[in-house]
Amino acid sequence: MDYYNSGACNETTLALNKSAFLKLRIKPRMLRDVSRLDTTTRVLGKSVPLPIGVSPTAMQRLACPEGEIANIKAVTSTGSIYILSTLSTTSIEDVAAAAPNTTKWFQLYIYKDRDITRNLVKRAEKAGFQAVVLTVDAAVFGKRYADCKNKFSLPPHLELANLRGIAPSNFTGSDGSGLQSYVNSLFDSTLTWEDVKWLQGITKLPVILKGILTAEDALIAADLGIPAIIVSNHGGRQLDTCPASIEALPEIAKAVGNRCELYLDGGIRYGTDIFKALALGAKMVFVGRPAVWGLSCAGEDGVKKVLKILTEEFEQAMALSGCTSISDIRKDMIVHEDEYAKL
Ligand SMILES: Cc1cc2nc3c(=O)[nH]c(=O)nc-3n(C[C@H](O)[C@H](O)[C@H](O)COP(=O)(O)O)c2cc1C
Ligand SMILES: CCCCCCC(=O)C(=O)O
Repeated sequence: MDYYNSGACNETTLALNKSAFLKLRIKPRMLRDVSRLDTTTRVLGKSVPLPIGVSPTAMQRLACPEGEIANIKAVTSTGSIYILSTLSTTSIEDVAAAAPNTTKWFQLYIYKDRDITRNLVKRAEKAGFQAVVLTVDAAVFGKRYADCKNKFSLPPHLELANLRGIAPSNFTGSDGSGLQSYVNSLFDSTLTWEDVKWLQGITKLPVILKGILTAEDALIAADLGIPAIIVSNHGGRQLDTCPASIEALPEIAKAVGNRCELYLDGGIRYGTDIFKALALGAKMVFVGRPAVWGLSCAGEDGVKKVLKILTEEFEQAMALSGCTSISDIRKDMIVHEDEYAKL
């Protein structure tokens, strides 16, 4: 529970991810016949019926026995997108077999040993994953005090299933967070934009970057031909006091225009949050913890319920603001509360 819940250090950004949405107002339009709503979005050239996907979260079998399989099956029922973590407790192949027709992306952490990394990417390709999501905000592990205090360990009945036979596939925390020791000893902290090029060179899949928070980095990504960026601060688990994802989105959208697709995760808890993210330039949002809470409460049905609540709230936000399609949701419908204070 602490592992899922916590953020880095003082958890300022963790809280900000949610509170920043509350500072934004939606300016609704009336009398627009909202009897039919279309929530379809377009992502990497494909039509996706709902702009709400599931972010990669590690070790989902800590939440319920079916873990990643329960989570992806819930996403299958909505037709949306599921992102599988490198550090999953179900293997790439087993997840793919459980949801062959679901749009699946593979989230990548780059190991110092590039053969391990190459192996993961090739297996994701072979199993039918349609994109590689490279997490770029994890050069080193964020300080999560709860995990240090709990000496966070993976229980012996679980393993990091993708690493079986190719790298250490479990960890114990004899001296602080076992996950922190695992990551800091095996993941590559020397990564630069050259490694993004290297990754593009070893896969035919589109490479998406997750964890960009500035216009400057988004422009470098666009120059490298990156087709999409997930604006994210890792759910407030890495650099504390960095901006909320929704605060970073407008400058990135302004800088890249149509050169990269933008998605957002971090703090999405209400349908109105989704509306605001789309208005400010995202084509999709993803949820991390809400799906994990659903898993913990009721497995696949729990995640389905979470996605249903978010979908209904989002549709209600569309209808009550006079929007019948995603393209109706526009930036000029959002006003920061400070603008009202000036009046
Ligand atoms: C328990 C947990 C595990 C996570 N594991 C990963 C991971 O393996 N890879 C990754 O890129 N991000 C990981 N993240 C970050 C999420 O992908 C996502 O950015 C974040 O959860 C979004 O914020 P939200 O939880 O407020 O929706 C994790 C987040 C949580 C809460
Ligand atoms: C941030 C470095 C990797 C952490 C591994 C799992 C994860 O992303 C998370 O717990 O958050």
